[in-house]
Amino acid sequence: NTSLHNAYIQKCISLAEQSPPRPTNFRVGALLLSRKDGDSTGTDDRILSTGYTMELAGNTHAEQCCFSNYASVHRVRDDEVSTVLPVEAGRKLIMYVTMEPCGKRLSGNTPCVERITKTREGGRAGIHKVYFGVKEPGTFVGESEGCKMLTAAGIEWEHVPGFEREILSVAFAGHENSEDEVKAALGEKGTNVDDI
Ligand SMILES: Nc1nc(=O)c(N)c(NC[C@H](O)[C@H](O)[C@H](O)COP(=O)(O)O)[nH]1
Ligand SMILES: [Zn+2]
Repeated sequence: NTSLHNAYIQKCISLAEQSPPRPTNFRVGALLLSRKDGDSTGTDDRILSTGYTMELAGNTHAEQCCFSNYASVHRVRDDEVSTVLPVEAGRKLIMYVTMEPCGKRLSGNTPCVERITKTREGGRAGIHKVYFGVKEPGTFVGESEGCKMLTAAGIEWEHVPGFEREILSVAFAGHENSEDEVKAALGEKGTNVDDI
């Protein structure tokens, strides 16, 4: 089912390409879906929401917009999104993101890992697993903590290989000498699976 994950990562890349280029963040795309247990082809997948960096007003992240879009469709505040996410026996909530969710933000805004773990509030199953195409480069916060924090919260994660260069080129598009930053990030420890 790698082609299944590849297809969703590619969808997230096209979401990320809609993000306005800025030197102060990365252009990222995110997608939230509900998947039937054991469904390895995605035939019963239900797309719940999508988001991309700065889709919504302010300094917003892709995952943040994904949750916020879902919350507004269900007419609740962002911090109440866990109360309207579907809880269905035999199905799991899955998130796809081009980049590892942030564990820390220079702006001090709530990191996306925290938003993801909060979906488990009130004893709800919440997000079960996060698939991402590349580890967060060290540009802003150095060694990324996102994966470690997901693991600590009992949320599974998996790196979908093969799209690193494409994802990083989109992510860095608003940066000075983005070419060099992409090359540096590709060579950075942690971009390949066993380092994550
Ligand atoms: N997963 C992820 N999705 C995004 O949509 C996005 N922009 C980042 N970016 C991570 C990076 O660490 C932060 O963008 C910087 O730390 C600056 O922090 P702010 O974004 O200004 O809060 N990461
Ligand atoms: Zn984030």
